[in-house]
Amino acid sequence: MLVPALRSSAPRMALRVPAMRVRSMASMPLTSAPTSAFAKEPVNGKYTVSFIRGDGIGIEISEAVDEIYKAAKVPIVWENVSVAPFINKQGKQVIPDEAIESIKKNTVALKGPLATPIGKGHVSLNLTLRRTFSLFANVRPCKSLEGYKTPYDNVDTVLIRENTEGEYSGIEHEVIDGVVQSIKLITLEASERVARYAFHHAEQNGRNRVTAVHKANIMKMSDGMFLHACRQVAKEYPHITYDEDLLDRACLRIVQDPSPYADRVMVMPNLYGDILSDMCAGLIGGLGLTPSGNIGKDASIFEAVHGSGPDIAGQNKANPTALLLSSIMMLRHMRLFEHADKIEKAIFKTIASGDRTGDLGGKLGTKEFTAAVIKNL
Ligand SMILES: NC(=O)C1=CN([C@@H]2O[C@H](COP(=O)(O)OP(=O)(O)OC[C@H]3O[C@@H](n4cnc5c(N)ncnc54)[C@H](O)[C@@H]3O)[C@@H](O)[C@H]2O)C=CC1
Ligand SMILES: O=C(O)CCC(=O)C(=O)O
Ligand SMILES: [Mg+2]
Repeated sequence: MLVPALRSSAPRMALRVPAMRVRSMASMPLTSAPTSAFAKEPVNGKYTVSFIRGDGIGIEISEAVDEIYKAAKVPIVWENVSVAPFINKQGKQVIPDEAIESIKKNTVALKGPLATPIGKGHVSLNLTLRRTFSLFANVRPCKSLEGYKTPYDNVDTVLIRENTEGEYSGIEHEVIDGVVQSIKLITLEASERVARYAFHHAEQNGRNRVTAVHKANIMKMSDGMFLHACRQVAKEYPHITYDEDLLDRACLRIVQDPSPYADRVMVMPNLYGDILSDMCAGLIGGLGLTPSGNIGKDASIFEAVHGSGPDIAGQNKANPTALLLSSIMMLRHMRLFEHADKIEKAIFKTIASGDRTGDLGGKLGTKEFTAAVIKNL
């Protein structure tokens, strides 16, 4: 098939797109292992972790992490790095080498939210980081907080999102005036890698079911291949129940009653996980509460689910809990369990006591909430 007159990010020539020929799926090999780098050995008892403080509310919530970590005497030295993009000599948009080298060296990073211009401008730096370090699994847990009442008391979902391709591939062309094509790229390798990680995560965390969330009724080949990978990996985990659910139906079921989802891990292509994770956050009190980890084989980057909160940035209104809980996922990943438990307990105690930021109906600003957590350490 010939795609004529490609514009924008696509090369200015007609592209020959081969007729899609997928090998018999049943014969495709499955490879990669669910490993991920933990952290380098500490030097003089301290670990060095890269810290990208981010944009907008990123600055304020990163400061909260900084202060609470100092007060809790966490043995971490932050290596602050910027990922502000620039155009290199070849005219390509890149992020600074220092940031890449720092994360490569330390293997663990904490990241505040990074803003992405809408409709034009630079590509998402969040996406760039995930791709640069092959952070193939985005783990997004969402659990009701004791002491903070919402219409749902029993949310305990774990969502694992394929993190490097899918609808987030950013391959777009203007075919002719008024006709734009956006390509959802799904590979067996990435699907299988995230599927294996999902089963591994379920096994490690006492969850006895993996549910693949998809739209293979509509995207028969792409989501079909994703499901194929999940089904193949499921055979390696006979003690874990495997099932599948359509994305729209899963959304309906979760908002009607999230409690059945506490037994499982959901795994899905990129965009579905992006949307479903914000939806799950809404069940427990909003984006101020939900953490995530971008897991790779050679590095992992922990960040909140939320963005840069431009509507509240610089106003001492942001809830630092989501980034703090992301940092707690990071501490557990680094096997710093005692510090993780201590800080987590202090955060939950603070929220349960009624000392809360505005997003949870409280009166405290970011700084005052941070001070309250420190008091509860
Ligand atoms: N991983 C990342 O760095 C992400 C970056 N983004 C980027 O962030 C920018 C803003 O995106 P939005 O759609 O506005 O989403 P957003 O997540 O920044 O904000 C959505 C709503 O939630 C509120 N909110 C978010 N975090 C909060 C917190 N910690 N405490 C209290 N309220 C909080 C905001 O005030 C806003 O009303 C965009 O450029 C987007 O591309 C969005 C999501 C993730
Ligand atoms: O990269 C972005 O700007 C948005 C990313 C996002 O929404 C997410 O990772 O949940
Ligand atoms: Mg999102």
